[in-house]
Amino acid sequence: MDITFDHVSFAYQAGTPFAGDGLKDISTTIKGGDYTAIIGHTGSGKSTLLQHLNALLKPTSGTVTIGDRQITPETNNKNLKPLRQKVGMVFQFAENQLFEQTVERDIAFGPMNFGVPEKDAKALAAQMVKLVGLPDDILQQSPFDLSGGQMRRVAIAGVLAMQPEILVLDEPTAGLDPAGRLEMMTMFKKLHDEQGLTIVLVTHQMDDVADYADRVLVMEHGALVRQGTPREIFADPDWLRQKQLGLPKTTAFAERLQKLGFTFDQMPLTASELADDLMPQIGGGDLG
Ligand SMILES: Nc1ncnc2c1ncn2[C@@H]1O[C@H](COP(=O)(O)OP(=O)(O)OP(=O)(O)O)[C@@H](O)[C@H]1O
Repeated sequence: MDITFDHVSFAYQAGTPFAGDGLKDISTTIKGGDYTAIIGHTGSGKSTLLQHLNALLKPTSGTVTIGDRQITPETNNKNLKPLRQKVGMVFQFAENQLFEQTVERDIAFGPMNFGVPEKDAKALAAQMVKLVGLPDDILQQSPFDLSGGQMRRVAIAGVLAMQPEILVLDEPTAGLDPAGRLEMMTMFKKLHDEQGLTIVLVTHQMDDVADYADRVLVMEHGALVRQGTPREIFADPDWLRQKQLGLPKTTAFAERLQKLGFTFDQMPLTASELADDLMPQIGGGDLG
């Protein structure tokens, strides 16, 4: 399922003296099956864009087409449930939304609310717990007795239990330690590769963009200022610096090596690409 933005603008508090631009004339397509990263400085409009992906916000002008459903300023709020089921949202600090007495009940809550019988919803909960890498015996525990990282996985399992086609992640690793971040990012990669989930990730971590994304959207002041592959986006470090955005660590390191006389046909994004580029220049062989 694709999501297409056609000249979408959005103003907070439209029609009042306090109106402020959230989005300005956005046109792009997020392709079904892709792993798309959205980057941009604080306040650039990333969260506002995400909320258009399942019609939590509707454009002030323009059209968002989600699968076969068109969302325009005139769209009324009825019948949006099927769409909300297809586009699962994991908000920042998703664990704050846990509320049930057991993990099982928390995960089963969404599907039951959509009419899935209790027995099936509990079976789904057991399946989703596995999918997010938690042990079965966690199902009967209180979510509030778990670690922060486990709680976040439970919240993600709750979103996955709705069996969405698209998983939208707003800084899903915020507040986790490096090991927890890597585990979580590996889990999303697996969901993308093995379950075929379309992923839309908002992040400030350029290493994650380089490691996982197929495509990158760069936001600034509510506008989409560039879109392309990670290689295209990270090929222009000066431009990124102007936008107050960083580089993946490997690319930043390669940029420093360039100043020492090393050459790169294209800037390496990952450690293994860097190693392949460097070996011939320092007299080493092919790493294979
Ligand atoms: N509820 C709101 N009411 C009014 N203005 C808002 C509201 N939410 C966001 N804004 C404004 O809209 C603009 C875009 O905000 P948004 O939260 O989408 O940015 P962001 O890129 O997600 O930022 P961050 O990286 O800090 O999460 C900002 O100028 C922000 O102040």
